[in-house]
Amino acid sequence: SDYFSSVTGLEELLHTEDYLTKELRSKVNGIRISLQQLEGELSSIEKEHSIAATDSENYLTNPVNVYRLMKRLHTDWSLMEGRVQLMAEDMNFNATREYGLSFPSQEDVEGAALALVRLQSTYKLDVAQVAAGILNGVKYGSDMSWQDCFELGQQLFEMEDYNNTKVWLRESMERLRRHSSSAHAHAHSPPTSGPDTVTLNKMEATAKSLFQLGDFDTAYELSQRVLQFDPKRIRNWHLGDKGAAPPVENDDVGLPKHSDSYNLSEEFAQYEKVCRGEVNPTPRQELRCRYSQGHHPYRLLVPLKLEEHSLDPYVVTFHDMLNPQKIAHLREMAVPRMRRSTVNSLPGGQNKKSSFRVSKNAWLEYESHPTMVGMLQDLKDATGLDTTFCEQLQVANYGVGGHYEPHWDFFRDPSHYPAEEGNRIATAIFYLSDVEQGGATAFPFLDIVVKPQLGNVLFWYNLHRSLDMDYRTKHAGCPVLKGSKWIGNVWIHEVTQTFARPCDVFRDHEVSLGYDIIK
Ligand SMILES: O=C(O)CCC(=O)C(=O)O
Ligand SMILES: [Fe+2]
Repeated sequence: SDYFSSVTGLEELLHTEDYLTKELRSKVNGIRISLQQLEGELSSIEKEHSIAATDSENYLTNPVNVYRLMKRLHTDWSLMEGRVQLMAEDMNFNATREYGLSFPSQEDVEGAALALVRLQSTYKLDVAQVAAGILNGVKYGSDMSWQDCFELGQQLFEMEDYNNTKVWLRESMERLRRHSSSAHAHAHSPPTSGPDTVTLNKMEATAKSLFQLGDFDTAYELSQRVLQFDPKRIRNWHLGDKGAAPPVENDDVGLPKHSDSYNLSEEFAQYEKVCRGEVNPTPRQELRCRYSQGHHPYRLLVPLKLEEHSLDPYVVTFHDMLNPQKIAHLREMAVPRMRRSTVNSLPGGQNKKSSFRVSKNAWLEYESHPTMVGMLQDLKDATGLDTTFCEQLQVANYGVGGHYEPHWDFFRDPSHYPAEEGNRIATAIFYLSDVEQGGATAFPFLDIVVKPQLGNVLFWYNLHRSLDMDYRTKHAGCPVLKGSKWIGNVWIHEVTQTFARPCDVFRDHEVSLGYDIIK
């Protein structure tokens, strides 16, 4: 399970289908050969009969013909029967009975559907384009069939996401309409198989439900398609379904909402905007890209490449901090330990899986490999912070549609961190991959969007100098649109930073208090 949350694991599913395809292919090939033989014999018997039909008396006075007729009926036909039965047995194919193969669960299918819809809404993608395998103008995959779109629509319906249900069902019906009219246009092409009865029933049932929910347009569109392929059904509709099962009583009529209130908030809309890169273009005069010697004399020789995103709160990128070989090795170490990511639930509760955070992660001990020790050392040199109290390195991978909705990295409840270490004063994200499209780290309140770039480190302080929480640092991992995103999270705790980051004369936390509400 949990195949949808990251790329690791999806390969297994590809392998499953690869295996099944090969199995079925070899069966189909075997049967094609048997069929061709049968075909040959059958047509020679047919030929015999057409000769006999012209003059049966003449035919039957030929002793050879008589002998062959007898032999055929006595022996050949029962052999033929055996061969047909054998073919049916050969064809016996049960996909799910194959041992040791991985299959996605219902949760996986729902997760994948949710991912598509999330991408579509975050990046304002056109459904028709997505269905055509085009993401932001780049054609990546093959087209979805009308059936694919219909299935997805149904899936969304079951998930009670009615807004998206509508969009996908309509796309599906549009595709079905085009599909059937283009088949008509080509007179030589074989008649298209329209929806089968089961599918027509599903379409009819879905139309009825949508009608009850008040989505008349989509209901109408579906009904039109049903009638196109089975005009007789209109009779039942006119009869008012007297013979059919009584309508299901439903107390909560009206379109229920799938999204909770946060996803409808102004703040969330702002977050999605930042993910799309629609940030305020006013140049910030005080920000620089520059070489920095950090806090270690070695960096006089090999200066850090520093890019400032914001000075207050302090958010910066250090470029080229980790080389591709080390990154590859780090990822290799993490893969066998990857588990679905969780989020902190209410105090006392267990950590939960959530659609709020869709990724997989692994925790690695810094001491277990020199690369990780080096990462901490580099961070220390770059920021001057003491790295005595860090959590283990968290390596995370987001698959397509994977994301982490806006959150703070500090804990609001002191019971969530050890008192002797203090809260998470700073976060450093090592980008362990590039991402083709999407997947940026976004700070919706700061209008900052950082595109993952292999080897870079994004660093910021979560706490004010006064050690109060800085609510302006709310941030998120935007949904990955194309590619696979790998990061390594370092969380540095506050207690040993007294000299590295001393407090000011005045408490400096007031600037951020206004950000602790959801608008
Ligand atoms: O994926 C990202 O860019 C952000 C990740 C993050 O905020 C976290 O893991 O706490
Ligand atoms: Fe975070």
